[in-house]
This record gives sequence, structure tokens and C-alpha cells, in this order.
Amino acid sequence: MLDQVSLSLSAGEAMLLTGPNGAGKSTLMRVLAGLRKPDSGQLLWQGGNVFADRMSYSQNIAYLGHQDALKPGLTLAENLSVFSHGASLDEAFDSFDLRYLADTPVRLLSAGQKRRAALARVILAQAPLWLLDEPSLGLDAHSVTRLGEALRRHRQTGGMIIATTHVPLPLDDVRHLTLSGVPVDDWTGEFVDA
Ligand SMILES: Nc1ncnc2c1ncn2[C@@H]1O[C@H](COP(=O)(O)OP(=O)(O)OP(=O)(O)O)[C@@H](O)[C@H]1O
Repeated sequence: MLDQVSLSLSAGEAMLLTGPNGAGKSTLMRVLAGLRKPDSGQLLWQGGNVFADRMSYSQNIAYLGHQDALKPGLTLAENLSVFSHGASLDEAFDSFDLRYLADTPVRLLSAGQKRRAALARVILAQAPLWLLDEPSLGLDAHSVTRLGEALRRHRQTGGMIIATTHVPLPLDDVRHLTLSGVPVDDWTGEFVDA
């Protein structure tokens, strides 16, 4: 599916993955998240093989997939508390204007509100590497602005971002990797936090 993909990121850097439907962007994101092993090639975190110790690598990443992965029966505050590790929810709520929805069951949220909640969860993870698969999906213009602010703050504190998108994202000084969508046999890649 993916062949000869090679990328590396340093602290504060951001990369956008683009390409047509089916090009393999989400597949690469799942590999980068340690959720799927590449057929060949390496995924490195600070020089160490991610798949040798997936658990400790997972503490360094916040992965946002297409699904928002929230529990519909719990309130928004309850959902976010699970990921707060005791930290205050205030910053995450305020980053996406969610405070007024704290006591609302997630099943009642709109699609865009759920996406904002999933993004708040990314902030709560307090992980250096954010892996965001189409983060602006379903967001209104104001929320896209909020997303841009959150991305900027994360990078200012040395955080790294890899995001896929089909639309422009509010992300300055970003590197680009475009996948062609041409089917190939296997994936060889390397991911290094220098
Ligand atoms: N689990 C799977 N088993 C088999 N094929 C898969 C699997 N997951 C994805 N694919 C295929 O791999 C290709 C790449 O899919 P992927 O979801 O990575 O594309 P994408 O670039 O993210 O596309 P989009 O822009 O539509 O989100 C597609 O042809 C898809 O059908």
C-alpha cells in the first residue's frame, strides 16, 4: 500500500500528509500511532524501535482518528476525566469552548461538538506528538480558528504535529508529505524524533 515513505520530525515541527482518497494517509497515521506494524521499515522514537515497547511509546502520542472514540452514555466531563490523569479539564474545555456542554451526555452532541471534544482529549493527553487524522472534519469556522490556536500553542512548547487533511488547516511553517495513491506492495519508512 505504501512504499518508500520516510519522514522525521523534531521538536516544534509540524507535517501535513495530503493525497487523494485511498492514498494511504490514515494507514500511515495508524502506523505512526503504533497501531499497525509496517510490513517492512522502521518506526523510531528517540532512536528506539517503537514496536519493541509499544506501551511506553503510546504515552508520547495523542492520536485522533476519524472516529471520535467517546463513550456516548457518559457526559462530556466524564469522558474527558478518563483522560485527564488528575489534571484540570479547564484548558481543554476552554480551548474548544466546551464548558457549557460539560454535563451533556455525548450521545446528544452534534458531530462538530463531538469533534471538538475529541480534540480536547488530545490536549488532555499532554503528549509531545499529536497525530491528527483530518482534525477539522465537521468543525465550523470559529472552531477551526480554535484548532489553529491549539496547534500553535502545542508547537510553542516543543510539541510535534502530524496531520492529514483535504482542506487548508491553520498551521504555519509546516512541512508537506504528499502520498501519490499509487498502489505498491509494501511500506518502508522511518520515523525519527531527532
Ligand atoms: N484494514 C484494511 N484492509 C484492507 N485494505 C485497507 C484496510 N484499511 C485501508 N485499506 C485500503 O488501503 C487504502 C488506503 O486507505 P486509507 O484509509 O489509508 O486512505 P486515505 O488516504 O486515508 O484516504 P481518505 O482520503 O479517503 O481518508 C484504501 O484503498 C483502503 O481501501
